[in-house]
This record gives sequence, C-alpha cells and structure tokens, in this order.
Amino acid sequence: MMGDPLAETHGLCRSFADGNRARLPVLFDINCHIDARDHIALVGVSGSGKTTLLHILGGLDVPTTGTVAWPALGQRETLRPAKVAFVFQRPSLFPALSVVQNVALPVLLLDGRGDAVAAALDLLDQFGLLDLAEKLPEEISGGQAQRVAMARALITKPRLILADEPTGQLDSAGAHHLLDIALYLVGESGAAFVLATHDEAVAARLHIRWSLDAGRLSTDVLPREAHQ
Ligand SMILES: Nc1ncnc2c1ncn2[C@@H]1O[C@H](COP(=O)(O)OP(=O)(O)OP(=O)(O)O)[C@@H](O)[C@H]1O
Repeated sequence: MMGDPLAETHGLCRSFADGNRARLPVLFDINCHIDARDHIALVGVSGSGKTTLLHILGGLDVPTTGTVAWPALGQRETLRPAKVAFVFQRPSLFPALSVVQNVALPVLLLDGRGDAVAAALDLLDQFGLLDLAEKLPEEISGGQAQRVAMARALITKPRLILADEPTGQLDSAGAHHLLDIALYLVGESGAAFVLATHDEAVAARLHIRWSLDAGRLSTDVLPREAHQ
C-alpha cells in the first residue's frame, strides 16, 4: 500500500503583485501529489509557472490561496536540506568554495559528519567530475556547474528532489548523461524526482508528465516500464 504522499496541494493558487496594486495570477487551482519513486517531468512554455510551482513544492514560497503540505515529511521549516533538495535554475554554487566543498556543504551544515568530503568525492566521481573537485565555480563551465549542483542536491539522500531545468546548459548527450546518473541514484534511494524542462527528449524519460499551460496543471501517468 502506498504511504502518505511526500507533497500534495489542494486548490493552490499563486499570484504576484504587479506593482500597480493589481495581482498577476500565475498558478490556478493546482491539485497534485508526489509519492515516493515518482519521476515527474514538469513541462510548459516559458512563463507558464514551472519555477513558481517548484518553489512552493520545495517550501521556498507559499501559496496565495489553497494549501501545500508534506504529509510524509513534516512541517515546511524542517524540509531542507535533509528531506527535500532543490536544484536551482540559475547558478547557485558558492563562489568562494571549491567544487567538492560545495557538494559536501549540505551534509556539513546538517551534522558536520566527518565523511562529508568522502561522500562528495564519491558523488563527483559518479557524475564524472572528480577532476574538477578542487576548482572554484568560476573555473568550470555552466554545464559542469549544473552537474555539480545536481550532485550537491543528492548528497543528503533526500526523499524528494526538485530540479529546475538542470539540463538547460547541457548538450543532448550531456543532458541524457546527467539524467542517467540522477535516475540511477534516485532509483537506488527510492526518492521522488521532479524535473522542470523544455526538452521533450528529457521529459519523455520520466513516467509522469505534468503540463502547465498558463498556470493550469494537467497530469499524465504512463507505464513506468516504457521509460528511462
Ligand atoms: N517574484 C515574482 N514577482 C512577480 N512576478 C513573478 C515572480 N516570480 C514569477 N513571476 C511571474 O510568474 C510567471 C511565471 O514565472 P515562472 O518563473 O514560474 O515560469 P517558468 O515556467 O518557470 O518560466 P521559464 O521556463 O522561463 O523558467 C511569469 O510571468 C513571471 O514573470
């Protein structure tokens, strides 16, 4: 039997002030849930609300009306970085820290465990980035930085990973390579994985498809075997 969902929303709406006292509606009446082992592609044209929805599901933003909750994970304040990890669309590595320090950081912040660096090196190795371990973020390419950010998201073995266009700066082979490793690692841990993307070939590898069209969500679940 399926346990409690990791995340769920009911009647979620989000609007932003547009500077003119009017509200700009971005998400309308979103009802969705995420279970363990769900692999979800979140698709939609630019401006359709993908980042806004991911931020709310990650507890980084709150709905204007309606609800979001994490029944299997607990209160919003306790989600990150141990239970929910986020891969941001824009570069998010700390510029003063080396690649390996960036990847180890979430574990160091959590409990200062002595094996954080070893775990970070192991993950970098799996992503084919070991040679870059001692480099600073400014010394690596945008695509390499996206792979480092994905490694950093996975280091705490979170139950839910929310990734905002993590393959946007990679060529097709690089995008599929990143997905190969990420899907292997989330498959091992049983985590759920939500990936916003414009790339149909990337989206087609995930068995659940969420489409946002001008802030409205439709979902489509396909047989898992046909994917990956
Ligand atoms: N903090 C904010 N204040 C005002 N408007 C915002 C804010 N954040 C997002 N928006 C608006 O909400 C809409 C949806 O933005 P969002 O970034 O969620 O779209 P997206 O689907 O992720 O786009 P892209 O694919 O280009 O990243 C856009 O019109 C954007 O301008």
